[in-house]
Amino acid sequence: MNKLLVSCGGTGGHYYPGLSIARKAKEQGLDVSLFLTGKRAPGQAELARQHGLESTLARALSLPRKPWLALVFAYRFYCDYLNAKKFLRKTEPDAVLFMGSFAGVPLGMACKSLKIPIYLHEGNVWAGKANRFLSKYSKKFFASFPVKNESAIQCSTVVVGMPIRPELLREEFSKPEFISTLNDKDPMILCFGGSQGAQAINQMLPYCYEVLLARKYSLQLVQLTGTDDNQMLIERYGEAPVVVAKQSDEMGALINRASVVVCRAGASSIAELIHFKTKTVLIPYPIAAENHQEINADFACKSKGFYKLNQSEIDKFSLANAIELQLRQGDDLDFSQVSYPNAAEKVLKEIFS
Ligand SMILES: CC(=O)N[C@H]1[C@@H](OP(=O)(O)OP(=O)(O)OC[C@H]2O[C@@H](n3ccc(=O)[nH]c3=O)[C@H](O)[C@@H]2O)O[C@H](CO)[C@@H](O)[C@@H]1O
Repeated sequence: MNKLLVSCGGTGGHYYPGLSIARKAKEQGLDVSLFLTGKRAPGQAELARQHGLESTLARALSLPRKPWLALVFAYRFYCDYLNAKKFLRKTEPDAVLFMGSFAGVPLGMACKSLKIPIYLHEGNVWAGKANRFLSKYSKKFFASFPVKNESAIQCSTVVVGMPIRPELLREEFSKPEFISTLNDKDPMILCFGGSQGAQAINQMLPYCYEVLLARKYSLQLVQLTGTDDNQMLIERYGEAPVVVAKQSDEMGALINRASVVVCRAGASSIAELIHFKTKTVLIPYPIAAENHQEINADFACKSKGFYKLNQSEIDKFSLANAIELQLRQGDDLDFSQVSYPNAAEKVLKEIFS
C-alpha cells in the first residue's frame, strides 16, 4: 500500500488544506498520516484523530530574527534534522507532501538525505520562502492558483487548486442554529477574518452597516469576529438583524447563504468563495508575509465576483460602497478564470500514478 506523510504544521492556513488531502487519501485507501509542528499541533492532532488519522508531533522551528541567535538556530535545526531522519527511517513513507511552512524544512532536508520523494503544495499566488527553498529538492510543486513568482520554483509546477474541506463541498446545507433569528428572504452580509479574525474590519463594520441602512438596504449581517470580546459590538447593533459570534464551524452554510462576503484574502477563504461563487469584498491583511494577501486578492479580482479594498483605504463609506457595488451586481458572475476544483484528488493522482 502507498504510504504518504503530509507535513502541515503551523497555522490553519497550512493545516486545513493538508488535512483535506490526508482525508481524501484515507478515503482512497492509502496509508496516510500527518506531521504537525508548533503549539497548535496537539489540537490539530486531536481533530485529525476524529477523522481516523494518526499524527506525529514535533517542535516548530522558525528563522532567527536576531543575527546572534543564528548559532542556537543552527544547533536546533541540526537536532530536528537528526530526529526527522530517525523518524523517517522508522516509518518509511513512499512520499512526503509539504504544505508550506518553515517548520517542515528540517523534515524536508531529512527526506533529501534519505532520498524520499518530496512534493510541495502552495496555497498562495506568491510561493512562500519554505516552498521556494525546498523546491530545489522536490519532484513537483502543486499550486492552488498560477504562481506569480514561478521563476523562483526549481522543480516542475502544476496548478491543481486549493483543497477545500469536504464539509463545504456538499450540495445542500441546513440553516445554522445560531442565525435562526435571521430571515431567509433579505440579503445577508457575512464578514469574517482569516482563521484568526480581523480587528480592523471588526471595528469598521457597525459604522458601515449604518451607512447601508441609511441607503435603505434591508440587510442582515453575520459578523464572525475571531474573539470572545463582543459585548460592545452586540450592544451597538441593538435590535438590528445582526448576529455576532466569535467563529463558526458551519462556513459552508454561511457562505452559501450570503449575498456578499467581506473577508481577508487568505488562500482557503478565496478558494471557498470561488467554490460557492459568492460575491466578495477582499481586504488583504496588510502585514502578511511578502504581501502575499494583496497578491492573492489581485489574482482573485480577475473575476468580477471579487472586489479588493486595501485596509489603508477603509472607512465606513468606502466599505459600504464596495458592499453596495457587489450587492448590485447580478448573481450569475463568471468565476471560471480563477476556479481550480478537485485539488486533493489531483494531488494524489499526480503523486501516485
Ligand atoms: C494572516 C495570514 O498570513 N494568513 C495566511 C494563512 O491563512 P489563514 O488561516 O489566516 O486564512 P485562510 O483564508 O487560508 O483560511 C481561513 C479559514 O478559516 C475558516 N473560518 C474562518 C472563520 C470562521 O469563523 N470559521 C472558519 O472555519 C475559513 O472558512 C477558511 O477556511 O495561511 C494561508 C495559506 O498559506 C494564507 O493564504 C493566509 O494569508
